[in-house]
Amino acid sequence: MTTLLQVRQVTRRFGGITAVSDVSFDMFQGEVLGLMGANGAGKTTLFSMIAGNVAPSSGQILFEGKAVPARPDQASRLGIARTFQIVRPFPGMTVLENCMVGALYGSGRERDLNQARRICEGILEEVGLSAQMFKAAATLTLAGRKRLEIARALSTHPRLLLLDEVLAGLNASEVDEALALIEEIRQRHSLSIIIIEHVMKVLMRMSHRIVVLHEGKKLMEGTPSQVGSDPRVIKAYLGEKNVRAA
Ligand SMILES: Nc1ncnc2c1ncn2[C@@H]1O[C@H](COP(=O)(O)OP(=O)(O)OP(=O)(O)O)[C@@H](O)[C@H]1O
Repeated sequence: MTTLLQVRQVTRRFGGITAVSDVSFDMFQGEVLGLMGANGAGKTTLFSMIAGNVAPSSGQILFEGKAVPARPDQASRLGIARTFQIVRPFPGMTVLENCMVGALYGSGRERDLNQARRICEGILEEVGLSAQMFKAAATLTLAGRKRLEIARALSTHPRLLLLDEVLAGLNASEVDEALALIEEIRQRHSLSIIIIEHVMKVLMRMSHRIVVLHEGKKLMEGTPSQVGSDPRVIKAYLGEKNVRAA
């Protein structure tokens, strides 16, 4: 197995708050890695550091052996793309134009508008948005906006895709469709994926391995079944109520 990402003793402080504390793990090429943890556990901050949006206060993140720069455009050129928990497309621009922004500024760095357009037409077809291509992004439903967010990330030609709660707020059939879509794009684009998802059952279903964060620290990592049966995880995260509900 080839190591794709190495997170080495990474800490991030915001003033007096330590959002992520001394977290280390490796990720392998082709893996789907779940990030699990209660609200405020540090998941999004860790994502932001891997995607170059936020610099670690200490520690190191290596992607294919290279330090990830604390600049999202440069991280994108290395081949890392993320989606955001709160989806904010440019509302006045069309769905196609929103996607083209990614193609023009991502790792592929398409300089040519027509080429960017062709790439995005293909990607929007893949994510099931070709019928809405010329509509304003503001007209999309939440499920549509989440698909556009995935399309925008894909248009940068990533090798590592960070998905931040792309399933939150979707109904059961939309979740199933989105899961099928994620698996399809993973295979077609040879992606490795890190996913944050609050619905445990879904995270368990999707992930090859799960890293559990608790109050900024790594509590454990393991296969979904190892994580799901670990007493520390049950105590810290699942709680009695959730265990019964799962
Ligand atoms: N920019 C910031 N400035 C100050 N504090 C921050 C900032 N970003 C995150 N924090 C704090 O760091 C901690 C971890 O937050 P983070 O958003 O990474 O957690 P999370 O696990 O993603 O939570 P959620 O599931 O609610 O999204 C929280 O206490 C949060 O308030």
